[in-house]
Amino acid sequence: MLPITPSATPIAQIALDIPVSRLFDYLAPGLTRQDIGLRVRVPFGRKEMVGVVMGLIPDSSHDKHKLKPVLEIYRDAPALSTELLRLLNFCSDYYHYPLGPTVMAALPTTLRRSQPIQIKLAHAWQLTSAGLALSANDLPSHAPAQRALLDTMRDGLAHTGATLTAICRGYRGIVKTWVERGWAAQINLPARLHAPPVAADTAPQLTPAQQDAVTQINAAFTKYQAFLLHGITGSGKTEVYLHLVASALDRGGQALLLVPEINLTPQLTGVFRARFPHIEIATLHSGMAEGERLAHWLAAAEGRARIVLGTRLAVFAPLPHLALIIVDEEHDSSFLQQDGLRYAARDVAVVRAQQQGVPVVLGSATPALESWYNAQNGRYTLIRLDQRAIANARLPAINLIDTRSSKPEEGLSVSLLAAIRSRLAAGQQSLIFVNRRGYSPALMCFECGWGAACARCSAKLVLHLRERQLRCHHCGHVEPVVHACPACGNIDLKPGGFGTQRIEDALTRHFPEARILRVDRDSTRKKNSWPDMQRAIHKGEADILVGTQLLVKGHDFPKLTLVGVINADSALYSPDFRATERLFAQLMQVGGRAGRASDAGEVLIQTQFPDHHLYRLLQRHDYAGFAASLLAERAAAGFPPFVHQAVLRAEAGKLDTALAFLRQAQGAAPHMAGITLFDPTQASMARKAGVERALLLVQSPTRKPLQTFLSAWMLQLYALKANNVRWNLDVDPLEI
Ligand SMILES: Nc1ncnc2c1ncn2[C@@H]1O[C@H](COP(=O)(O)OP(=O)(O)OP(=O)(O)O)[C@@H](O)[C@H]1O
Ligand SMILES: [Zn+2]
Repeated sequence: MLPITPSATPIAQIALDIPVSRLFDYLAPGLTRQDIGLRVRVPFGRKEMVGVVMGLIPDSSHDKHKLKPVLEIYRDAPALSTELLRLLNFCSDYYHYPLGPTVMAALPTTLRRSQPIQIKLAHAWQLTSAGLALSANDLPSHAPAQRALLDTMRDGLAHTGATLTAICRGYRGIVKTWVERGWAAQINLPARLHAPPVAADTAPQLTPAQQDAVTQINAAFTKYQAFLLHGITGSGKTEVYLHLVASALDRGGQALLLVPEINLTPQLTGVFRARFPHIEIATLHSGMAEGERLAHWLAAAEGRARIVLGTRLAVFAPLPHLALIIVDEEHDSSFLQQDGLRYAARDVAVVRAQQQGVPVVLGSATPALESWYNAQNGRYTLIRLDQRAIANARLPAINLIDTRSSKPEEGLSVSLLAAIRSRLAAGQQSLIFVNRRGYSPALMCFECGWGAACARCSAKLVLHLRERQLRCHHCGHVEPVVHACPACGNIDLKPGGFGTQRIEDALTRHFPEARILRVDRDSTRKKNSWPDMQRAIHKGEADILVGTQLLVKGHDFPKLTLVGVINADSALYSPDFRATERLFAQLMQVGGRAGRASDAGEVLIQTQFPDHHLYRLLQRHDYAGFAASLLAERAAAGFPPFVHQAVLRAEAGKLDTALAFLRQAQGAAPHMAGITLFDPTQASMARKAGVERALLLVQSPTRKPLQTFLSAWMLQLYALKANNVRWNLDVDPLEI
C-alpha cells in the first residue's frame, strides 16, 4: 500500500452488509489510519447504510469522479481493532463468505443502524486530592457511616451508587456535602453490568491434577499454545478455568470463556462473579435484549469488562487486552453457526489465539474426535484430569439392561423401575434420559403401516398428547391428532416409540407419590422456568427427572445418583458416520451427572445390543479407547479428520432444480489434483419446510489444496445462473 499524501483525498474501503465478495470504495476526506475499524454512514443506491472502514487507499480502481463521499463517521464506540479485523478477514476467506456481511455480523445490531448509540451512564463519586488528604479526625466524631464511606473511597477510584449504598443507605446526602466542600467530585460512569454479588467465595485447594494443569498452562501465557483439557465428568474443569482466568487478570489481561448453551451462561456467570466480585464480567449471547448486549459489548471493547463469557458469537467479541481463551464443552455442536457465516466457534477461537499469541484451552470430558486427533498428532497439548475432584466421588457404575430378555413395558424395564424405587426410598434423585421431547416420535397404524408424516418435511410428526397435537420438530408445523388412519380407516392408531411426556406418564403411574419433573424444550419454554427448575432440583424438591439433552449439559446435581437411558440404540445403525461419536459423548455426559458428590452413582442403559463395543468401552469409561477405535474406522473409510470436507448445499422448490444447479456447479469446478468431487445427491433430510434440499460433497486429504480449490470455485459459482435456487457453502460440515 502506498503512503497517503496529505493533498489527495483518501479512499475508504468499506465493509457493507451486501452479499458480494468485495468492499466498496468511498471518498473519505479527513479520514486517517486511526479511523480504520470505525463505523460510517454512506449512501448506497437510493438508501443509506452503515459500514465499517476496513482500509484507506490513495486511489481507487473505480472512476474516482463517480465515487461518493462518506456521510458521517461514528466515534461513539471504539473502532474494531486490527486484530479483530484480521480474524474476520480470516473467517471470510476460510468459510468463503463475503467480508462485508462477515464484519457486520460481528457487531451488535444497534451498531449496525444509522443512529448514534445511547449509553446508559451512572453517577459515581471519587475523592479529590483534598478528600484523599482527609483523616478520620476531620469528620464528626459520631459519624460511623461517614468514616466507612471515607475508608472505601480512599482507594481514589470512582464508586457508583450501587457500591456506596451498600455501605450507607444515606450516602447521597454525605457525598453531596463532600462535593460542596471540594472533597469529592461527581462523574458519570458506564453503569455496572451486574450488581456486585452478595457473598464472595474462596478457591478450594486444588487437587494435584488440577494444580498440574494450571501450572502447565500458566507457563504458556504470552504465547500461542492450544491445550486440550480432557477431564472426566466432575473432575473440576471449572476450577481450572477459574485459576487460569485469575492468572490472565493478574497480568492485566482479559479472558474469554465460550460455553455452548445460553442456558449455561447465568450459572457460570454466577460462579465467576462470586470468585471475582470486583471484576466486570460481560456476557454475550443471542438471548440478550439489544441495549443490554450493546452495553456488554462496549464494556469488552473498552477493556472495562475483564472477563467475557458467552456463546459462539462471543468469539468475535472485541478484546483489546485478550490474554486467554477457554472453550468449555468444546465437543458441543452448538459451537457451530448454521446460517450466514457458517463457522465453528471452537476452531475460530484457536485461530484467534494463534493470531494474538495467547493460550487457548479446549475443555471436555468427551472431546470432539477432531480435537482428540489434534492432541494425538501434537498440534494440541493434552492435559488430563482422570479423577473426580470431590474426594469421595467416583465415576458411576454403568450397567446394561438387555431388553431382549427383560422386555420394557411402556418404555421402562423391571430392573430400571426397581432401581428408581430404591433411590426413592433412600431420598435420592433419578434422571431418566429420553432423547425425544413430546409423547411419541410417531403415530402409526399397525394395520396398514401408515405413519403420520409432515407434508412439508421428510420427517415423521411427533405426537404431543398433552396438547392433542401432531408437531413437526423441523418446520414447526402443527395439526390436530387424527383418530382414524387416513389410509385404511382403522381407528386403533398407536404411538410408536417414546418421548419425554410418555415416559413421564408411565413413571407417574408407577410412582404416584413421587415428585416428577420433566425438563425439555417444551417444559422450559417460558423465561426463567429452567433456572427455577434447576433451583428446585438442587433443593431436592424433585425425585425423578425426565429430560432430554437440556438436562445433560454441564449440570451438577449432588443428590442425583441414578441415570436411566431409555432408547439409545438407534444411533448404532444410523447412516451418519458421526452418530456413534455423538452417542458415546452423550451417554458419557449424561452418566456423568450421577454420583457427583459422596453418594455413589449408577447408570442403567436399556439396550438390545449389550455386546456392542461402544457399550463395553463406555462401561470402562474408556474415552481414549473409543476414540482410538473411531479413528481407526475413520482412517480406513477415508472420513474426517483424515480428509477435509466442504459441502455445497442447494435448496429449491423442486428437487430437479436444486440438482441441476449442483450439476452446473460440478461442471464449473476447476480441475485440481487431490480434490475429489462427488456427484450431487439429495440431502439426508431431503425436504424441509416445503423446500427440497440437495448437496455436493468435496473433499481433499489436506486442507490447503481444498482452500485453493474453493476460492477458485466460488468465483465460478457466483457467475452461475441460480434461478430459484438458494445455495451456500459449508466448510468442515458436521452433517452431510
Ligand atoms: N479442588 C477441589 N476441591 C473440592 N471440590 C472441587 C474441587 N474442584 C472442583 N470441585 C467440585 O467438584 C465438582 C465438579 O466440578 P466441575 O463441575 O467443575 O466438573 P467438570 O469437570 O466441569 O465436570 P463436567 O464435565 O461433568 O461438567 C463441583 O461440585 C466442584 O465444586
Ligand atoms: Zn415439517
